[in-house]
Amino acid sequence: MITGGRKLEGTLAISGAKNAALPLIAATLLTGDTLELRNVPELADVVSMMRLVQRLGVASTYLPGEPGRVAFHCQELLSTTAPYDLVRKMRASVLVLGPLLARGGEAIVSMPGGCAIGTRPIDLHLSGMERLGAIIELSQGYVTARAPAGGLKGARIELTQPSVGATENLLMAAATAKGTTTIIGAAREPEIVDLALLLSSMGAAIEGAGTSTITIEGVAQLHGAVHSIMPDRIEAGTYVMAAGITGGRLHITGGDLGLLGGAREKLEEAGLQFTDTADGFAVSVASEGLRGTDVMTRPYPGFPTDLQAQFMALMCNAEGASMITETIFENRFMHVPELARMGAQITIHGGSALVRGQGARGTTLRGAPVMATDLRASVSLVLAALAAEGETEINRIYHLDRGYEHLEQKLQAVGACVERIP
Ligand SMILES: CC(=O)N[C@H]1[C@@H](OP(=O)(O)OP(=O)(O)OC[C@H]2O[C@@H](n3ccc(=O)[nH]c3=O)[C@H](O)[C@@H]2O)O[C@H](CO)[C@@H](O)[C@@H]1O
Ligand SMILES: C=C(OP(=O)(O)O)C(=O)O
Repeated sequence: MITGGRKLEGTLAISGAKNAALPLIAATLLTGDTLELRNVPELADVVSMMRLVQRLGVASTYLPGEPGRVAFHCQELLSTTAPYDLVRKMRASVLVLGPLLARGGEAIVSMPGGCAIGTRPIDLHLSGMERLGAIIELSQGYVTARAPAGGLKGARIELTQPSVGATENLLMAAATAKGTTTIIGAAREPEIVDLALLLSSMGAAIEGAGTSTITIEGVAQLHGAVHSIMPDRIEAGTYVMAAGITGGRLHITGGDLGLLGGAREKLEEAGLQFTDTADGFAVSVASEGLRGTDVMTRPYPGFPTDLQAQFMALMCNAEGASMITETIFENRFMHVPELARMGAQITIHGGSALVRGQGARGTTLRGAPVMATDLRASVSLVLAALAAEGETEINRIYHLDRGYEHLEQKLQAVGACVERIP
């Protein structure tokens, strides 16, 4: 339940990144030594991933001293099967495929299926594993992948799309494959770099992470390491827009402005201004106010699809029109009808949404009961509600718990009137 109309002011700390934590937890299957991860965020998806790797043989213990410090130990694999009941909860479960194949020679993983934002096939993960020598069979909703006698072999793999998940799965599979693997057309997201950093500190030989060509020299085995998970750039971008839509000013700590990539430029074009600080950055709205700005989602360093819904909410309060084009997922406009319930004027034209911003005349967003449909759609409703006149009741907020650590506490601390109704 959110009562809108308050400017957000104060300091807000960014948590560890969900999209880095998930592959990093999958990577704990790769070694028999202890692996310590720090800055692990408390999120529903992290719990789901920890449950899955636990089923496969990973013991995990929260360590004292600081929150989010977890020791993982996988003495031996107890199973090579990722069952439907655990995989269906979270698509990123498919990231255990590469590690299981590398360490156990076999992976039987439930097909993750589509989700609210699109069909989300895994063909690139599978064809990449085949290039490394795996034999793949699909049967009864499961992928069975078997490494050849003698293990996976390095290969040249061309990805026809820069898939984040496929790049991560292949990095983990290739780390201990025999010989050299080259991934051409790799995804360049910062979370790929974080995974490569962890694997390198475990003994892997990886070059080019963060560029579209990654080379991996297979090593015989990986060992333990200590690694701190990178800050969540999508969470940071979301709170930047919370400051923007309420006309407030936030000091974002632990978040790195550089990680926003091309999104920073678009946010500036839309009227936000940033200043670097010793431990992060500050954001506020420039004196001219928010301006309608066109955006097209692209792989990193382009504007991230995971910030598209939030940007759309922001543009509802800008002066002038914005054309927002989604190119990564085919069905990522579920927030549009819900924002419309709050008075937003948005029309969809194929993969683009035309937002008629109302900024110059003050917000026309009004509180209403709305429904969360997926993680980022949900948070776009939170942003709209923070700026709207009156009360907004957002239902099905379990989606938010997948990716926003302590959302209501963080917002309350900077002046929002938000309450979780049990
Ligand atoms: C846990 C995690 O990190 N999730 C992120 C990851 O998802 P995820 O790794 O699933 O996204 P991908 O980069 O793989 O998907 C990008 C595009 O490639 C297509 N595709 C992907 C794989 C494949 O085998 N075949 C294929 O056609 C997808 O349908 C989509 O259209 O990157 C997305 C794109 O930045 C983000 O929105 C997600 O938040
Ligand atoms: C789409 C997202 O996540 P996932 O890939 O885990 O579904 C997201 O974080 O916005």
